[in-house]
Amino acid sequence: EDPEVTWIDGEVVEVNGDQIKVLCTSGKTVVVKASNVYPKDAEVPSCGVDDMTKLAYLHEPGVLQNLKSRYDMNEIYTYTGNILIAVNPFRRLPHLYDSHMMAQYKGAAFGELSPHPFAVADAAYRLMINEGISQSILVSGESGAGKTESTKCLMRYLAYMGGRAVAEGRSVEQQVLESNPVLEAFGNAKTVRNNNSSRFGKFVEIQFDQRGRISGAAIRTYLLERSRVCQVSDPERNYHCFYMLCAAPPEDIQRFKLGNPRTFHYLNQSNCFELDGIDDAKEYVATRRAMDVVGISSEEQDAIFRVVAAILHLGNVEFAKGKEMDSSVPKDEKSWLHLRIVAELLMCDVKALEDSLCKRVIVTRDETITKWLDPEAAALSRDALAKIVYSRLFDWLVDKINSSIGQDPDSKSLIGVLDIYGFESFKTNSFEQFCINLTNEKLQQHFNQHVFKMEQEEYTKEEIDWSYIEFVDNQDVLDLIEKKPGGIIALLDEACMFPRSTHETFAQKLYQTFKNHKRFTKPKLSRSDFTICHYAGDVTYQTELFLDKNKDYVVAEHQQLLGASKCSFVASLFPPLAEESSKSSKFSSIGSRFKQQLQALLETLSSTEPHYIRCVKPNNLLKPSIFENKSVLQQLRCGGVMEAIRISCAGYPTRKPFDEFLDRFGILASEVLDGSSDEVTACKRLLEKVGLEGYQLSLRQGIIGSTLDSILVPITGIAVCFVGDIPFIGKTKVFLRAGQMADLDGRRSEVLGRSASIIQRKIRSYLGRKSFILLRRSAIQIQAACRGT
Ligand SMILES: Nc1ncnc2c1ncn2[C@@H]1O[C@H](COP(=O)(O)OP(=O)(O)OP(=O)(O)O)[C@@H](O)[C@H]1O
Repeated sequence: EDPEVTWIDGEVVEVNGDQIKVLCTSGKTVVVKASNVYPKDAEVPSCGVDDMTKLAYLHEPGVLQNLKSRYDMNEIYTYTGNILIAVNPFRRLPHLYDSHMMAQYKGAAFGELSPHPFAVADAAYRLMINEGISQSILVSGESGAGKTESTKCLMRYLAYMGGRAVAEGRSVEQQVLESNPVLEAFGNAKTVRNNNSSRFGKFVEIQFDQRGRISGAAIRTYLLERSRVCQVSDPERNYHCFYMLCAAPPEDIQRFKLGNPRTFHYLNQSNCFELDGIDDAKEYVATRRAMDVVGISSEEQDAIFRVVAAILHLGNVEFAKGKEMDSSVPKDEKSWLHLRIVAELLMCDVKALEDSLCKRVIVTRDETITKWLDPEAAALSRDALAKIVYSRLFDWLVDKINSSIGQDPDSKSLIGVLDIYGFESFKTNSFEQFCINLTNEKLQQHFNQHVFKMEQEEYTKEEIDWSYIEFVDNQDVLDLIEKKPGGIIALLDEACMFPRSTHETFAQKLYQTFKNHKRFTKPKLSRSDFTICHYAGDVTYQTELFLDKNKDYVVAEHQQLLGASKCSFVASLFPPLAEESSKSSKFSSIGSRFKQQLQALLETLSSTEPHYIRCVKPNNLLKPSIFENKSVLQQLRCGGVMEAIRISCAGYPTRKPFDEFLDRFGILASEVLDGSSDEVTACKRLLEKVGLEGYQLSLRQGIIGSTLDSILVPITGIAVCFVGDIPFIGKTKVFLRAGQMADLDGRRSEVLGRSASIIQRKIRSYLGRKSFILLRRSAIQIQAACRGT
């Protein structure tokens, strides 16, 4: 530990509270306090800087310290170039989001005002209007980091910019905003990471007319977590809508034969029923009101809640052994009662419902065989029915919102906002984490390509060669997962199609196929787990439920039962299958469908100009004022912020406009800077003097063949230069390699130190002389006075 270290240039290898271990570029490892990482005289104010690319020291400790000092002062937003980093305050900061703030950001140049989601939305809106290019804003971060809150803030700003006064009826922007509470009621739940966690991904596409007014919108959702409907673990909750419905006004409670949430199996597996500060009865009313706004009629609302109630009752149907071998029947009178209520609510036949839960019909070429399910299988069948009904209900809501908001076929420009789950790595990781991490790999590739392109643009603007910057591509992980044929998803689909496959045979196949793949490993002592080396770290997946979770078919009995419901709403959730898709050869899997959805999303994103918001969760206690370095750093790495910085560091991370550069370092070469030469010449002389020769290179002059540490040969023969540790002089700025700023600062401090001691010496001798003269004068006066007496 070295408390004296005031700056470090290197990579953080370990974080322990406020202590960080850094592997310095010199190869030395030091342990320091995070707050000790700045040079004492660097131009970093104690309140941090609002854009991290302005940091003199663009490395992990610097970034971390900067975010922390800002967070301590409730400055929760910070830029890294044009990426906005949002650190969750876990406390309401209403002044940040009021209409006065919106008015301030309207039309302000990006970077002029404090970092803010409004600034990102405004930049996107203006680019769309002025350049006619569609835009996207990608919001990411781990669960509870603040993605949904940031997304809502963006939406409000876009509604403010693109809204229009409507004399009567509902405006498109109002409908877009009100779709949030509806989707949250059915797609959000309390988890250990977030009390209001979205259990689905969302891409909202807002369409604008030629005058920049919102003219339509479309919402696409991804991968709703189905298993939560019938399985909740303490202290989490099921989807909010179940608890709201149990707190509905008495007439609804009676109609749906509901009661205390503690009496329902799908809710009482966890002991958490209430949420702090949330009144479910009020939420029920608010959700119904939001449903009115998005155009869901009151008959439809009744039907929706009837289905929600039916799911709760379905969960209370238990099974016991029947008379036949391995058969099952509803366990007791209570189970029968719930079964009858389900049939009544779903308006289907009780006997058909019982059969669909307890029997399977197998059709072979010659005959039709009815097979009983044992009580355990019947309970699984019941849960499968609950899950499919709920997921169809959720899809219906999304479709309904889309059709009632309406699309604008003439719209040429749109702004898409993506609110999607961040990288996940837990103790046990199943198929959901696998899909989520695939999403993040894809988005990471998109992000890298974009950041890389932006860097290139900055260099091109300054007429500097950039071709030596390498960047890590994750195409190999994507191939491992989604290549067709041969990738993990393709092998999983194959396994799902063979009746005799198990998760173990599937895992064996993976081990065999990828034994030499550098991104794939088989953990020691494991028979069915596998590890993928993702861009954000290694994740070990447990394959036990992969096959089940990947299968995407509706049990034929369930389809028949509900397709024949007398309630047109329920029947519409189960439309008759198209001829070809009912054939068993047409296999559909969640993994492949999700892969296609992602492909379509990436295609949309590629046709837009992206903007990024990286949300960061400062602590896992969900409390204000606590900033846990280790976890924040991990999130910055996973969110690609460190990668963006790395890409930047691979080139010339420190950029100083000529005048600033000369002001700061002129002292190192005062004898060669006479003030008569122009800034470029002065910078060049300064660099030559300190032994870091800088060359002005022009791309337009045509540089051929340039790789790291190679000689560049411009066609014109004007400049021959060594790329390596040489700084570049651009058109307006000096570009320094990683560490060179620190080197120059060190020399500057030395010169300042030397100058200081010279000044001190001179002052001391001046003061000494002065006091000697004074003393002598006093002595003479005393002597004269003495003589006079
Ligand atoms: N800007 C903010 N101001 C105040 N509180 C916030 C802000 N952002 C987030 N929060 C708080 O953090 C909680 C979690 O945020 P949010 O639901 O947006 O996270 P998320 O990233 O969308 O999580 P998930 O992936 O689980 O849905 C919010 O319910 C809110 O209490």
